Amino acid sequence: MIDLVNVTKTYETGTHALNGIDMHIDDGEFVFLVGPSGSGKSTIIKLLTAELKPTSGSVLVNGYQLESIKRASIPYMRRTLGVIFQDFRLIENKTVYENVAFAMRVIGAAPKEIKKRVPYVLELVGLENKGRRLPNELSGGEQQRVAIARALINNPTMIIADEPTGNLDPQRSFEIMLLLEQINALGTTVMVVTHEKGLVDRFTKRVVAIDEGRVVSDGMDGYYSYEAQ
Ligand SMILES: Nc1ncnc2c1ncn2[C@@H]1O[C@H](COP(=O)(O)OP(=O)(O)OP(=O)(O)O)[C@@H](O)[C@H]1O
Repeated sequence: MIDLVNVTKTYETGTHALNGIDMHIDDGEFVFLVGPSGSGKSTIIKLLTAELKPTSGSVLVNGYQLESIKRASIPYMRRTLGVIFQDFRLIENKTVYENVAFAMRVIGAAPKEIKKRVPYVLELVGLENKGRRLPNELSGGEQQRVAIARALINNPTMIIADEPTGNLDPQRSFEIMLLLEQINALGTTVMVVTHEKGLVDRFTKRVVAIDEGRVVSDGMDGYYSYEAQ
């Protein structure tokens, strides 16, 4: 569960990136976060992952109060999140299987557990036959599926996808969104940050629109209410 209450963020340059954001996301929701360039979307993600602290206000993520979190607790908080980026961020000299398994190894999972869980998650994202490939032997859509598998491998409460389809053609983008929808149906909360109006409009989901560091609309009626601002 995410709860932002009256959150502001002013960078050292004096830029007021967030100007009083209130946003509540319950466990199990699927939410699109939209807004023009510079509206504050990346800043919100960086607050949710504890890369940045808010200037004021309260940021609660999966039970962790981030404006006052101790450094030692940050890795535990981050394990509750799976983050996916536009540029995939895969390890180029590791196979698909190893890219996903690695994320379990770094948190000290037992080899037996890894052997069981990696094939399950690769199957979930439709890559059960691609485990031995290297990332550069895959299509862009397949590479993004590896990144989704890696984000899911430690069973996070929530997936945050930052422009996950920015590098993909419309059909692949749609398939990635369907996959995120399927993952949401299995119980994981999903937040997708995107510019792609066409894609948002193909799904009937909650859309939180921000502009100039404020929430300007929040509801199920898609991108239109955001455009109308
Ligand atoms: N590290 C930083 N230092 C100073 N100002 C910053 C920094 N990062 C972002 N900003 C400013 O804060 C505001 C919000 O930026 P942010 O990156 O959150 O927007 P965004 O909605 O993610 O944009 P985009 O869609 O282009 O990625 C902008 O005015 C930006 O220039």
